[in-house]
Amino acid sequence: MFSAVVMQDVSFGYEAHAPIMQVKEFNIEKGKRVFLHGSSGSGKTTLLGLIAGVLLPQHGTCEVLGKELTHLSLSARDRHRGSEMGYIFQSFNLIPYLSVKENIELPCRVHAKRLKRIAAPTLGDEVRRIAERLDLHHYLDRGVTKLSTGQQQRVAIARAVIGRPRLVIADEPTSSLDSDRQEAFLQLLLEVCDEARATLIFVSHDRSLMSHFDERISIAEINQVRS
Ligand SMILES: Nc1ncnc2c1ncn2[C@@H]1O[C@H](COP(=O)(O)OP(=O)(O)OP(=O)(O)O)[C@@H](O)[C@H]1O
Repeated sequence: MFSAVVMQDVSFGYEAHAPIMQVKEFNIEKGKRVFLHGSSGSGKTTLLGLIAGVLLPQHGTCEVLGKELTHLSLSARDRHRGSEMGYIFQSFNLIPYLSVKENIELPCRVHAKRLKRIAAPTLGDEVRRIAERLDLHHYLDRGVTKLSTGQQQRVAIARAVIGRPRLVIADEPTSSLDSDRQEAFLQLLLEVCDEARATLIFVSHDRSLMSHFDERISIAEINQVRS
């Protein structure tokens, strides 16, 4: 299998009669780093939702990491996403009442496949290994709400890459950072995705980050519906 994502003849609307996205064909090769950009409201988050299987197209097919999402039940799609994908949100979506360590290890506690793929002998060792890599090892027992924004972003990276997901999706994770911090965040994310050998889809408005990616795709190139 050489493609991480294969979309064909996809049509999607939040209301079925009014499609906001129509994609004839869209492929992402395995292992690629893809930068996805487009104006506000052009459908970037919607496309990520279709790839993650949170949204289902009304027509067409969407194969992600070898599974045709339209053939899977809701729970099978949830399992596929949790086992094979790491997601970094703009607002991080960390669990506020859990510690740094508990947030990072969460995907491995919920999904056996992620736990099986850790590099260290135990989950505790793996959390420490990743935390050291991301300079979070001094805060492991701290509540995530007591961290700075930059530290919270690094927790979000750690949680997304633990247990080597095959696809990492990042939806505007750098939009609240100044440009030096954006670069540092991106470098770190690229390095840990490389280590995990994950395909990366990175959404941003900021075209200055484009040069770090193998492919740069404007949503207008693939979505036939004009916003
Ligand atoms: N839950 C929803 N229900 C109805 N319409 C929605 C919903 N979410 C998004 N839309 C609409 O779908 C279109 C695409 O939205 P989407 O969030 O995918 O764009 P985007 O490119 O990610 O935008 P931004 O850069 O502002 O985050 C917009 O017209 C938006 O208003």
